[in-house]
Formats: sequence, structure tokens, C-alpha cells
Amino acid sequence: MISAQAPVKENGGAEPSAVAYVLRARALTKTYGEGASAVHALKGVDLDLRPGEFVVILGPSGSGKSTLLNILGGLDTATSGQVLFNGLDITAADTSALTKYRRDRVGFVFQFYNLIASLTAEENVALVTEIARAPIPPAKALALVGLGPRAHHFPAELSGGEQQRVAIARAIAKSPELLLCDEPTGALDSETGVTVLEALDRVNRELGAATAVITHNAGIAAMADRVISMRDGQIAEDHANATRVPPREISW
Ligand SMILES: Nc1ncnc2c1ncn2[C@@H]1O[C@H](COP(=O)(O)OP(=O)(O)OP(=O)(O)O)[C@@H](O)[C@H]1O
Repeated sequence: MISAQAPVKENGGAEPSAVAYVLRARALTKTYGEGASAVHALKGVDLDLRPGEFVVILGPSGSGKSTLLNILGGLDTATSGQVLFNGLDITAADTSALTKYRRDRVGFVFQFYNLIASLTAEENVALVTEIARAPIPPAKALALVGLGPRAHHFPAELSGGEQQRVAIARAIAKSPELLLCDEPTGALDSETGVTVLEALDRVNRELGAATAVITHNAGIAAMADRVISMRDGQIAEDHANATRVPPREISW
């Protein structure tokens, strides 16, 4: 449950444990502003994320990718439509339920790492595990992304790719059901980007969080179970890959 107080609705009476998706969005719209200056960022998006799957979201700039991810993660609210998380309606959740959802259920990774400069890698991760419902030890999270030996380094002593892997460790240390990544390799060269994608691939396989990654780099789509292409606020294409190509074998 997100919260006992949350004004949540069941999904057609289905038990949360019985649903075949972690997240289900239906008829999602988002309009910024109003009148002549209104921007229709989402125009009716339907999307399911299944447990453990790795989804890449592609699309031109302005097509609504970040808006969608922010609404799915409870960072922004939809204008209309519904998002169900394990059968519970987060679009109808109150502020405190939404805070719990973000804090306990969703890991976020952004283009810029947002690490605290005065804390070591392990201390940055511990900031999250201290308040998480089901934390995994910071050292274990760092080991999963290949940074065990760097746990006691400060961000300034780490490369961009290593800092992003600390951010991934921080995101997964709460054992989220959902991992949402907005351009996680956007600030990195391709070789460094591969190490970050390998970290995402590994945590997805080992921890099983449904993972959605926004990218401008179409080559990254090959590492996904499923590829969603957005255009003009809508899903233009949604297709499954036959196999997941290891990040190191992707050409970009
Ligand atoms: N806070 C906001 N206020 C007004 N308009 C916004 C706001 N956020 C996004 N938009 C607009 O909504 C549309 C979709 O933006 P969004 O950031 O979701 O696209 P995107 O596909 O993620 O783009 P990019 O790849 O450039 O990050 C764009 O036209 C954008 O200008």
C-alpha cells in the first residue's frame, strides 16, 4: 500500500499482488499553461511497465518523454488520466502518499548526478537508505555498480561515469520497484556511457526493478526488452526486442 490514508482506487477489484504490471498509465494528458499559450505535452498516453522489464523511451526533443517520466514517478501531476502503481491510483493520491511513493518505491537517475560534494560515495547512498522502507546496505549497492573500491571517495575524486554510478547506487539502495532514468548518459562520452549502461543493465537483472530509460541515443534501444518511441505527446511505436544486446556490444 502507498498509504492507509491515500484516496486510492483499486484496479477493477484486482489484488495488487495479482497484477501483471508494476505501472499502468491510461489516457494520460498533461497541459502546461492555458489558452493560446497552452502546451499539450502529453495527449493521451497508455503505457504498461511490467515487473523487471527494461524499457527504453526514445523521441525527439519536446515529444513529452520527461513529462511522462515525471508523472509516472510522482514528481509531476497529470492534467487528466490515471496512473496505477501495483493497482493503486497514484493520480488520486494525496501529497503525503505521493511522497511515500517517491521515497520508497521509485528510484530516479537524472543526467546530472546531484551528489553532495562534502559526502563520500557511501555517505551519499546512505542518505537514502537511512529513510528508506527496505534499504540495501550502501556498500552492497555500490558493489553492484562496480564501485566497491571507491566507496570512501568524494565526488570530486570520481570521474563523471563513476559519479553517475554512485547516483545509480543511491537510486537502487531503497530497493525500488521502479527505476526511472532521464538521459543517464547524456553528459558522458560513449565509453563512459557504456559503463553506466552496464551498471543499469546489471541492477535491472539482479534487483528486478522495472526500469525505464529516456535517451536521445537510438543505439541504446538494443539493450532493452522493449522500446517506446514518443512523438508529439503520444506513443508512436511500442515494440519488443527479441534479445537484449549487452551494452558493450551496442554501436553508437
Ligand atoms: N514546466 C513546463 N512549463 C511549460 N511547458 C513545459 C514545461 N515542461 C515541459 N514543457 C513543454 O512540454 C513539452 C514536452 O516537454 P518534455 O520535456 O517532456 O519533452 P522531452 O521529450 O523530454 O524533451 P527533451 O528530449 O528535449 O528533454 C515541450 O514542448 C516543453 O517545452
